[in-house]
Amino acid sequence: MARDSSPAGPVPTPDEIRRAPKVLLHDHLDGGLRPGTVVELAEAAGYGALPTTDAAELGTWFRTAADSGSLESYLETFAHTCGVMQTEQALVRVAAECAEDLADDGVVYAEVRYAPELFVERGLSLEAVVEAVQAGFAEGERRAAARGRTIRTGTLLCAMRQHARALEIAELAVRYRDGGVVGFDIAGPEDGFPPTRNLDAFEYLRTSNAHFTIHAGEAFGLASIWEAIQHCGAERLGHGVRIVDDIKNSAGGTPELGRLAAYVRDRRIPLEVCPSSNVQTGAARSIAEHPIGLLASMSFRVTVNTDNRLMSGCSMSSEFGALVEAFGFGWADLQWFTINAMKSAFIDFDQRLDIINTIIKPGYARQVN
Ligand SMILES: O=c1[nH]cnc2c1ncn2[C@H]1C[C@H](O)[C@@H](CO)O1
Ligand SMILES: [Zn+2]
Repeated sequence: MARDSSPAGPVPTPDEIRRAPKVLLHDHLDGGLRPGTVVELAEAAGYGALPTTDAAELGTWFRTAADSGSLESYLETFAHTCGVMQTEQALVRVAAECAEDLADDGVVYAEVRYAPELFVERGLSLEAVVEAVQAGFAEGERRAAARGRTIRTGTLLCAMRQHARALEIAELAVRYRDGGVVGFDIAGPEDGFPPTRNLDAFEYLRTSNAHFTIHAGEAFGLASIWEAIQHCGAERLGHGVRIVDDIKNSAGGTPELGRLAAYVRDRRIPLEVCPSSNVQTGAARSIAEHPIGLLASMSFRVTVNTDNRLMSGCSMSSEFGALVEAFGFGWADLQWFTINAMKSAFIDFDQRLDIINTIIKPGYARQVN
């Protein structure tokens, strides 16, 4: 049962894609700084470890260093962004600019994630970190609105898999769930750190009726996805692209779903797919060979995301653009990805529906019909 994704009508242009309403569920706050902001914050904080203090060169450095073929070396680049995000002022600025940049790119709803435990090196409490980030997003939403761009943001708190603070961070997420935190995630190295190491956190979240996603199926395969869903109870999968390992003939012929792949598809478990990031970490060979084409054609609940805009030099619009070019996706596909994402967001159902009906559908109506 394949989804018909043959492009009906004109090919979306980069400009039209930028203007279309988009929804982003997987974007890291510490992976999306403007290069110039990294330079300025480093100077203000006396952070002397940047490879260069020229903003353009630094942007190139991040992209090149992240283009490493492995998740572990890709993650090393975050030492510099986290290094300059250790004060309330810096966190407010980074979050405000994040909201502004996403709004300028036509993103109307975004869930942005970060790990509070990475910003306490200079004495901030976890609570102070969360409050500074929320204040920054509120400020960024206001500035965007003043320029006529409406964006709504929510945050996800990550715990780092290699640390042992998941329960503490899950409790923090629940404490701030009425203050803009909409969910929880675990991030960091996947190989050697299975999601079940954090079962206590996930049990706590489930008994608290709280939402969470799990990075799984990026740098490790089916076992990681299976644990995330069947042991931990993840509602969505961060990346999840290795689910193709459970699809026979995925490279050609008639694809056949294994039991786990069928479960993920049939339960409509959202995949937070991040094409450019996957190419950089080696999870996919190229955009053209990325499993998103197969997964979309088989009606998995695919969403398109940026992961780390600084490290990939990308935006929601450029990810959509690259997919249009590689797979021939048309407007109906872009609307489908966007509605998939909005349906999968961690805010209330009535609010999701409202954004779909009042912003997304009207925003695509001209092109799709
Ligand atoms: O794609 C990713 N996989 C696993 N961890 C990631 C990825 N992108 C960023 N991170 C890590 C590095 C950040 O410091 C952390 C929290 O945002 O999450
Ligand atoms: Zn990620």
